[in-house]
Amino acid sequence: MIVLVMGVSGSGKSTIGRMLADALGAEFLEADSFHSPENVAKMSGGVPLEDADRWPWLDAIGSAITGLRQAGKPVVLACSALKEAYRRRLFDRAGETARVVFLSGGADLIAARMGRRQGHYMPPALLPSQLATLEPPEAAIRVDISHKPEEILAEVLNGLKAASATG
Ligand SMILES: Nc1ncnc2c1ncn2[C@@H]1O[C@H](COP(=O)(O)OP(=O)(O)O)[C@@H](O)[C@H]1O
Ligand SMILES: O=C(O)[C@H](O)[C@@H](O)[C@H](O)[C@H](O)COP(=O)(O)O
Repeated sequence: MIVLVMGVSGSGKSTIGRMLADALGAEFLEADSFHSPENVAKMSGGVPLEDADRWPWLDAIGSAITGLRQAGKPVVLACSALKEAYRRRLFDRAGETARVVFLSGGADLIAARMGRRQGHYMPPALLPSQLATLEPPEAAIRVDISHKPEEILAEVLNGLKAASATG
């Protein structure tokens, strides 16, 4: 099983993704840690990434997923995966479709959370470009991020159960 926890910067991917991986006994992959130093420098400097910056990053994550799947491990990936083409690129190599969890919320709430977050390179000033780039996924477990993390986790677990029941 592969679960993608996606959404713009500051939407809660790392927080919810870790909790979900623990709950499912799955390996947790944090897409942020696959960025090149150049990508991190760009974003830290307030410049949004372009497609050309993202393809090698997505491919590195895709390879990590393939390795874990070949070892038979369930995987939870926390990744912005803003566009449909990025989501396809991530999972093509693994040859499996991922269940998608979409963390959805308003710009003001996300900006406030980014503003409070400590020790992260991503400046809140990049939120508008993240939101402009976002293509909301069609088939996804969509959760409202204004709820508490524990409530979101319960909602996601229910959504995954329902999705497995219907195939
Ligand atoms: N449901 C939530 N309620 C309150 N704060 C949250 C919630 N989810 C995440 N946060 C906080 O918001 C900030 C952004 O969350 P984070 O998981 O780092 O997002 P992302 O990985 O999508 O950038 C963090 O400081 C985190 O502790
Ligand atoms: O594709 C992108 O523009 C980036 O990957 C971006 O979406 C991602 O969100 C950053 O790496 C910041 O990390 P956080 O999402 O953890 O803030």
